[in-house]
Amino acid sequence: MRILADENIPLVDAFFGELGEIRRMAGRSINRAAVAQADILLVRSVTRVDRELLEGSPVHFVGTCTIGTDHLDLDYLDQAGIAWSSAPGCNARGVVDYVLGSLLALAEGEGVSLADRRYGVVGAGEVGGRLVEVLRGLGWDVRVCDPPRQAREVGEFVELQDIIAECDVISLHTPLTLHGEHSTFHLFDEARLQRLRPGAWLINASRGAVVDNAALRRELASRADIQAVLDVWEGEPQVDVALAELCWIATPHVAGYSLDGKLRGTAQVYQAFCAAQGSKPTVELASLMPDAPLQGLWFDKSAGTEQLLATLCRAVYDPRSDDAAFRRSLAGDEAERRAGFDYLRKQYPPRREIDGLQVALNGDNPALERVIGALGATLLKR
Ligand SMILES: NC(=O)c1ccc[n+]([C@@H]2O[C@H](COP(=O)([O-])OP(=O)(O)OC[C@H]3O[C@@H](n4cnc5c(N)ncnc54)[C@H](O)[C@@H]3O)[C@@H](O)[C@H]2O)c1
Ligand SMILES: O=C(O)[C@H](O)[C@H](O)COP(=O)(O)O
Repeated sequence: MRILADENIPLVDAFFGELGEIRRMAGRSINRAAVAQADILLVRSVTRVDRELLEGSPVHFVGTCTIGTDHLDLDYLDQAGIAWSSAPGCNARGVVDYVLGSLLALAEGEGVSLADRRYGVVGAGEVGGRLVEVLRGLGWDVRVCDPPRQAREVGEFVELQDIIAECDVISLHTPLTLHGEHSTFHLFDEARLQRLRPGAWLINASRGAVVDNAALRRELASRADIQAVLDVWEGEPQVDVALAELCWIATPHVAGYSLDGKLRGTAQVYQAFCAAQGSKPTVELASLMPDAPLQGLWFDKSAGTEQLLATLCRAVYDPRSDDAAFRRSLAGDEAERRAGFDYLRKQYPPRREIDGLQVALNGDNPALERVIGALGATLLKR
């Protein structure tokens, strides 16, 4: 079998090596000539996979080692009888860690307490659902808007207009969809952006076009009280530089770039491929994960909860370093900026996930234990 893979997918050899010959390419360069020589296509989010790319090729399985599927024309794949898989939830924890790090940075900069803010999570699937769990675990006030779930489940959902009217922090975690009753293209358009509460923070780590970028730029330029955190951009790898400069945190689509998340992504696609073939998986992710435990941390029981929260989150990840690198990359011309966007993602340093931390407390303190539990870290008893 001939396997064509985006060069930024880790562990392709380990999982797919026994199945055939592997050819790697930059995801943005994958073209008709390349897929004409492939049976299996493994991509990330930067490769548009549709009829134009695949028609007439021998490709019979497409795997995207990502959560998002908006770069795949799923109708075409289904209609053409091409099996496909994504990697649901693989890097959801990385995005949660990104949001936590961004909140900490905003709170520090604005001099506010995170516990005093009201949170609105828009889209409560793999990412948003985990985020809601963590934020509520911390004891914070969280509202959830997810009309598709609301239509099929009993639960405490609120309307988008209420999120906008009532929440101080809004975090977006919907897929990018262009059609249908719940389409999310420009879900946050000019009218909705103009209704953000005084002092509101808007975080988008879903897909760029869920927010009207030009409208957000205008809003940020005209209102000093609102703040934005953007990991995703309309038209990536092209970025609206003026918008990026107005953001509190701006990053090149790396929110979900935890090492664990990337490795899980490849493993999930491998398992889906085996299932599609009717074969038994022979490679296990556990045998390929780094076996060193994440660092252990020790706290005195008199520590403050916000201090503990910040120290634990930042021990693993602080998005301000990605923000700084991204801002430096924006200094060049258009071609340099596009190259910089891809370079920062390609060279991304290994980053683990907060729930892998082990934390020891010197004595009992239920409030601190609650923070450790909410983050999913392991509390080591003395
Ligand atoms: N920045 C990153 O690195 C990164 C990493 C992972 C995922 N993502 C993106 O994050 C988003 C969420 O991923 P996920 O795995 O949680 O997806 P998911 O499909 O598990 O969940 C999405 C949720 O959004 C809800 N939804 C759909 N339309 C909605 C609407 N109009 N309003 C409110 N809710 C709506 C769905 O019902 C679902 O519950 C996707 O766009 C994905 O591509 C980004
Ligand atoms: O959809 C996802 O899983 C994320 O957006 C993921 O981080 C995208 O990574 P990329 O494919 O752009 O490398």
